[in-house]
Amino acid sequence: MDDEVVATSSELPLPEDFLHFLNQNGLDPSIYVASHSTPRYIRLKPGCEAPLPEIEAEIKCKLNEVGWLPNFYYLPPEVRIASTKAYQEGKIYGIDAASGAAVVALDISQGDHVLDLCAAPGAKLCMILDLLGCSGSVTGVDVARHRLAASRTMLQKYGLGDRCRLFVADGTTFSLIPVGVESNSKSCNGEMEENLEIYKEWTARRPWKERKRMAKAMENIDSMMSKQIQDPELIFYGRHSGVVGLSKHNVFRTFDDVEISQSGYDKVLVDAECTHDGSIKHIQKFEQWGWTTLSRRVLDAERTDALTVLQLKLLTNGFRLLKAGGSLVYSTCSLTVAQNEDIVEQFLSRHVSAELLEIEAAKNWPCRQARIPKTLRFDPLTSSTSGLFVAKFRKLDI
Ligand SMILES: C[S@@+](CC[C@H](N)C(=O)[O-])C[C@H]1O[C@@H](n2cnc3c(N)ncnc32)[C@H](O)[C@@H]1O
Repeated sequence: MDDEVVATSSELPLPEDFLHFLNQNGLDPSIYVASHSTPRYIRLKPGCEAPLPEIEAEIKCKLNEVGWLPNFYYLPPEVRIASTKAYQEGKIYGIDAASGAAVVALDISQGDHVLDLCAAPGAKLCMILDLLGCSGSVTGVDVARHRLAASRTMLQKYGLGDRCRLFVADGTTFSLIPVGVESNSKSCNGEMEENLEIYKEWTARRPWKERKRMAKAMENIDSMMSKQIQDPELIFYGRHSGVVGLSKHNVFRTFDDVEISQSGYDKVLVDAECTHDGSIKHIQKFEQWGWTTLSRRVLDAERTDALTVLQLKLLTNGFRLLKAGGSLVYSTCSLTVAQNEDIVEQFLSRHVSAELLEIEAAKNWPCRQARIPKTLRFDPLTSSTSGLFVAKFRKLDI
């Protein structure tokens, strides 16, 4: 029966087939009890500490510092921040603490060139950019145009777009490395006339034709999601993202694997598409959307199999784009072994140059070791965060 629901101890009625999914994956449905107690988290943009009392007065409650994560605060889940001045002025943004931890695990250093391979809607992208400050660059990639367009809006709102470029592209085949990085590479595409097209500064106002195309794309979200995107499309670039002043030919040139290992990204985040079962807030949305949608979108066996193939491909391609010595963080908000430990094991068995790394910053985090040593799990019941799996790899120079 489609919408047959069973009340769990969480009082969130869960459908039979979701309970079966949880059971099959060894997951305890009581994590959904935490839905009432998991706090809301915000990150205060560095340098914006001043308005704390102002925000507290507006929301009529105290912002509690997250002791293990700099610049993070928590507040009761029912408190809304969207109407606060600090939110509207782009001084705070909502991001779960476990998501923040995945970004901290990247161990961003000044000047790093970072690739965020599944970037939308962009909370982690924003955090990476505000950790980098006035150095390095970030390349955000996502296959869903409408979601990446929302990230672009977010970057502009938070004034974080200066060093960022955004590509609508398939992360399993994306092949562009940071621009402005020295390379001996010859262009793979010798069309001289392309050299005449030089990127000028980005303007928010796009040509009429492009806006019309975007509107049409919004209408066809589902078909856009399933459509295979062949060529990356640059939908935003900041003034210091390395793009301004370059020709299209140079921005879109591709490199072989030897060149990538010299001039690829310093850090890569693969926050892969998943079943989102660790995100209580996401599962709660199906109460309104209808549990049949959950069955279709999350529990369908063909879809979950396809997801694990996608996850391995995203991880493999993200790792390929890393320079030797660079590091990659793989994360999902699923708690299933199939989408996490199994992916890590399959990946390691195929890549001798990949080394699993201890996440140094995690010593004080409220998470636990996952089934594979050095990999971590945030569990909604014990971490008071959304559920998240995190693994970190280094690319060895061999
Ligand atoms: C878990 S969400 C990422 C959340 C994001 N990192 C953040 O912090 O806001 C996964 C994203 O992967 C994207 N995605 C799915 N398939 C993809 C693919 N083949 N290439 C790139 N992105 C993909 C989805 O559109 C979705 O936005």
